[in-house]
Amino acid sequence: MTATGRVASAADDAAAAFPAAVAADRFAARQLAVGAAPARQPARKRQHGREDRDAARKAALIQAAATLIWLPQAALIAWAIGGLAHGAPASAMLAPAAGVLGLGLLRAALDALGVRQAFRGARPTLTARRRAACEAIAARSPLDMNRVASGEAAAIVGEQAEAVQAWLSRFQPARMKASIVPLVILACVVPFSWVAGLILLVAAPLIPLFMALIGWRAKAASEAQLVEMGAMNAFLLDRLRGLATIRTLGAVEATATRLRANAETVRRKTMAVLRIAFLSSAVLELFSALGVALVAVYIGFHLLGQLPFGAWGGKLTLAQGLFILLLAPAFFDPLRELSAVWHDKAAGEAAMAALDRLSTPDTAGEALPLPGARQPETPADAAASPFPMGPPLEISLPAGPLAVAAHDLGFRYPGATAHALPEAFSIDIAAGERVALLGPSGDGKSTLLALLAGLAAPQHGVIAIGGQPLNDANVAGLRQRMAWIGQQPHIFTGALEANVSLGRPAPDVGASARQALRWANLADVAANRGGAIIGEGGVGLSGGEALRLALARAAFNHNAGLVLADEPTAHLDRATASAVTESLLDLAEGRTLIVATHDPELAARMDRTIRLAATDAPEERT
Ligand SMILES: Nc1ncnc2c1ncn2[C@@H]1O[C@H](COP(=O)(O)OP(=O)(O)OP(=O)(O)O)[C@@H](O)[C@H]1O
Repeated sequence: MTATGRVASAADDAAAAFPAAVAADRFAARQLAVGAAPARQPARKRQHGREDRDAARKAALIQAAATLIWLPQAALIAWAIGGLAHGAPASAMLAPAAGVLGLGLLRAALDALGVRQAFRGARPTLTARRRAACEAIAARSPLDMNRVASGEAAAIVGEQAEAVQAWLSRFQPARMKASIVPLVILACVVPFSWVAGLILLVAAPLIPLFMALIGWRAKAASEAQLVEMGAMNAFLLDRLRGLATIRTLGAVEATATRLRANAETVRRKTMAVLRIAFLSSAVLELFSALGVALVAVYIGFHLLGQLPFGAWGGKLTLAQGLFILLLAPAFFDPLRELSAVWHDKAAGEAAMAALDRLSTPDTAGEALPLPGARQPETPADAAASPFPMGPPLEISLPAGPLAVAAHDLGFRYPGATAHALPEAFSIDIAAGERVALLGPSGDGKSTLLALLAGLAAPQHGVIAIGGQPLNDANVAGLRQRMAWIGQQPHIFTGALEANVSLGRPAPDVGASARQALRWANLADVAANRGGAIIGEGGVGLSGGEALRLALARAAFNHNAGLVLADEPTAHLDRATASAVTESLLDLAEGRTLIVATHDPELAARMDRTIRLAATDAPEERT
């Protein structure tokens, strides 16, 4: 892909990330407009964090209380059966049965309440993490080659992040239950029998010990699985996009082999995670079964008089023995539950780490930030901030064509040794002027257009659009006054009209989109399709039609005072190129037009040409 193509598709990627990018832009604008907001943020952040933790603790306590209701239930059952054994009538069972039933209902209600609160408490945390990750992705320039692959980002933010919800909503309550319930049960058992208490006490710590040992491996295995899964998604999405190239160049078999190898690695890593999950369950079941069996054996033989010790010098009654027997499995239940969610913890922590990786700003200086985009500091900041949708910062620019001035520009892509633009490059374009940028391939024409569109910031020099400096504060507002026509416009899956409006506001979106389609001579194509959906990547449109669609997108924005076009006639036959040239000139009426081109016929129709060459000074002609 040529550099121009990369810029074009990168710009279109920015459009794909439209909601997140707009959100980030708007947030940045609001932050700047409301000067006091950043100062208020830390206090709000702390409060949110405290509220989240309090809500989670409350939910966990409610669930622990629900579990403890089993104690009076067990006491009632043991007391009733003990009474029966001592000859009490069956009618004496009614009161304890009603008690057990009533307590059971209360327990179910408390449990449901606790689970609901835990879920509700975890959701905002996950949402904040997701938002921080999306904002960090949207804060990278679409020209940034080091941006995370789209497939990987989609897999992490869309799918893997859900593991965080399961971890936060289930692990904390399980941990709380595991730390409260066994102790309370032990405190109830020991006054009756120190031997039963001792058996429980010895069996219990073995479980967390083994869980911790297994947990280390589980986290590493989950992380490895998520990384592999993200890489496979990224590979798959990339190759699906380039399916035509792969097919036509006969690379199907090689791609399928690589995909098979990737899938095999994912399978192995998934099996490793499952093996650890099964192993941890087996260890736990073994120890809890042993613990319950030992208590049962002791109580049984004690009641038979074979083991007459362990009840503080006396002998347990049937009711006391039954009570201890009923409590023994309940003693291990919270530990078993903790083990069941142990895997959630490993998967949740791995997903959280993946989200953090996406939202951590690039400290190695290899990132190319998108000017004006909000740079999220931490996910907690994202949680504390108001939802960043709102009106964009209004920019006071007169309607009509916009002048463009750039002075002493210098720009180097991250990691590149050479500058992408001629040294200390300057241009002055009057409002309403039509200018062609000429120069050999790789001289920086697309890069210059991208800098003027505010898709990246020059390392030195200044740009002014309509007399306003292009900076973080007003880049979002200025972009709304520009129209961009990429060389390889990205066509989204959807109707032609939706592809023209791209969700942008207009008084009557449908009518404006249809008008733009008519203007771009696409009305017949739209009529022939009958509102049908255009396939992914523009399948169903010819190259010329795709370009006319890009022109329609530009024409949709009536506010645009500056049109930036990147090689609009490249790869077109002469007749189509002439038609596109005429449309472009029509679009430029009452606007400023800057077009990067290798087409001499298009350049000849401009008022002036500017040559980008490292050695020559910009050359002009009228
Ligand atoms: N996103 C990018 N990341 C890193 N380097 C880039 C990127 N885009 C372009 N370049 C490099 O910057 C230089 C200028 O590229 P640019 O696309 O601006 O040239 P161009 O004059 O538009 O070329 P063409 O006429 O072929 O479209 C080239 O050396 C190119 O390899």
